[in-house]
Amino acid sequence: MTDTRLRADRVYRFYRAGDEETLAVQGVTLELAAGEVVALCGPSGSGKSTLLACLAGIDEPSGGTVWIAGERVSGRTEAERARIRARRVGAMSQSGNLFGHLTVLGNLRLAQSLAQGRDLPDASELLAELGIGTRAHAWPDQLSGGELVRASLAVALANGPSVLLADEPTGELDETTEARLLSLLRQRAENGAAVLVASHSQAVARAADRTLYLEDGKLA
Ligand SMILES: Nc1ncnc2c1ncn2[C@@H]1O[C@H](COP(=O)(O)OP(=O)(O)OP(=O)(O)O)[C@@H](O)[C@H]1O
Repeated sequence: MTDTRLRADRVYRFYRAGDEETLAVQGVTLELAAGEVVALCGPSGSGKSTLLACLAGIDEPSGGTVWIAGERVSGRTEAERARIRARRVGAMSQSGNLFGHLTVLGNLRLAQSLAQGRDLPDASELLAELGIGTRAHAWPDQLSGGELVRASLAVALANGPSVLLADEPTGELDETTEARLLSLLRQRAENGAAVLVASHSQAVARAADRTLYLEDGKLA
């Protein structure tokens, strides 16, 4: 029996603006097991970020159901979704997921305090592993694009998530740093997480166990 960490059943997400409706995600069904690294590929605008936000419990799908580690995350209040996210989910977004009024280390510590009383990774070690140990006391707006991406990933990993969802984590990185980050994701999967990475990078697809292709909001 596989150890399912993430399950989505017929997830839809529509955006409405006036009379216009965008069908960003259309009936996505998927499952991720502990130990897997899965790449989510697809052209720009195919719905990758929207799908990740629904899977992470950041956004509420217009239809369908999402479970994280067996716990239903869709169809719940924002507060309930936030509680599940804090304990179970690491979500790294393209726009960054750091609070500007906290240092990098402060952001990691906040994520850890919200996760509460579990076996959490050492925040300083996590930053060192991502090659930004010297930026621990920097403010988010003092970071370069590549540093910000890595700091965002460190925050996503700070709660020792069961499910890690990363949106273009290597877009701003050089090849060596990208390889380092991919090996860190692999290591987290080996420790039992399920990892889903939305990316246009061939290196990410090569490093993954399998690839999901999204086109016009549907899995191919
Ligand atoms: N808040 C929003 N309101 C209205 N439409 C939106 C919103 N966010 C995204 N969309 C639309 O939904 C579709 C999917 O967008 P999404 O950002 O999920 O795609 P993506 O595959 O992540 O793109 P990229 O690779 O460029 O990041 C696009 O047509 C986009 O314009």
